[in-house]
Amino acid sequence: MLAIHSLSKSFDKGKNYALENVTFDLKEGDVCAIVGESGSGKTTLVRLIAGLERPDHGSIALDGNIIASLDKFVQPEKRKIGLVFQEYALFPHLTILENVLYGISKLKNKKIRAQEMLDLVGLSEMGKRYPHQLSGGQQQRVALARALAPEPTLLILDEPFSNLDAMLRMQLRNEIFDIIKKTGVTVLFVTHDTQDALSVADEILILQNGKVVQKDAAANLYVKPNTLYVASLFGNTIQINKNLQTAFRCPLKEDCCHAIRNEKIKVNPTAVDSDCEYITNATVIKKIVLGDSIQLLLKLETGEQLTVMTQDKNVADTITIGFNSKDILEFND
Ligand SMILES: Nc1ncnc2c1ncn2[C@@H]1O[C@H](COP(=O)(O)OP(=O)(O)OP(=O)(O)O)[C@@H](O)[C@H]1O
Repeated sequence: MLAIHSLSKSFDKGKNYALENVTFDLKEGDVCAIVGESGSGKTTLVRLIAGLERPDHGSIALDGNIIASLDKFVQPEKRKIGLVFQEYALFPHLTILENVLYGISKLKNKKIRAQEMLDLVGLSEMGKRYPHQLSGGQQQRVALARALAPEPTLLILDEPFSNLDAMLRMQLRNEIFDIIKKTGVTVLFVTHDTQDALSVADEILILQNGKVVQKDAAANLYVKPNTLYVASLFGNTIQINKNLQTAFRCPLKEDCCHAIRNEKIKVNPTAVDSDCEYITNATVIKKIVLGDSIQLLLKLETGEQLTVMTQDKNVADTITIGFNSKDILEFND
């Protein structure tokens, strides 16, 4: 339903590309998260799809119709794309109901539709209030109601929860995606928070320096990341360089890059953990208590430093650490 082909965008006449040769498809009803570090091109990609920027190369098609290419450009308001941004972007001088009505002024049953949307987002009684009389979470639900009112083909959410504190963020994320899934609309969801992406998305598209490095089901990205960058986005990961291979006595293939997730490194593995094939000694340099667990900064005999987690509050100053070969991640980069 969304087909992006060879999409590129430069803001400095081709010296640097904010987005380069991006190709991917979305099926109807998919919820796809776009993840990547700051500056990787997430916002540029959704602005191109929404029609807020023009591509330098490539094309975007929605429901089989080209909406942007070198010789075609459909205006944003004609694209049937709903947008929800980080800043709620509600009109402060309009009531909540008027805000939702704004995008559907030409619709016959607009008042009924707007009220339905407020019911859907759980704000039935708030129609007469003004945005400043609502909490941040409620304002974001109004923004969602307004975006859904014209029945968009595609809904784009760009960092919609960034302005909210951690507790509210998780609650609102779950509420908003419960609402979205009821409507069956196809969603592109930009986030830098991999927990958000893993919690709600069917698929995740990873951008790095404007390029797609992986698009995969959420579960696969953790288990089978394509690159060290992807692995690191989904949890602390250590590259097993030559020094670490020496320390752990685990020679690995020369032409590949290898890594291990910090959480897979066991502290003082016992006979029960005999699955730890590679073991080395380490000196504890620093202990940081993080609630129930303790983060240890370690120095190995080869001079390498790394951090591991343990539940053992009485860990000695010299310890053993180890990991299993099945937990080694291997990449070609
Ligand atoms: N209007 C613009 N003019 C010039 N450069 C821009 C413009 N918009 C984006 N860029 C550049 O394009 C690159 C990608 O930016 P973009 O905002 O798409 O990244 P992002 O992944 O959304 O980052 P963030 O997570 O920080 O929002 C960056 O190098 C940015 O500086």
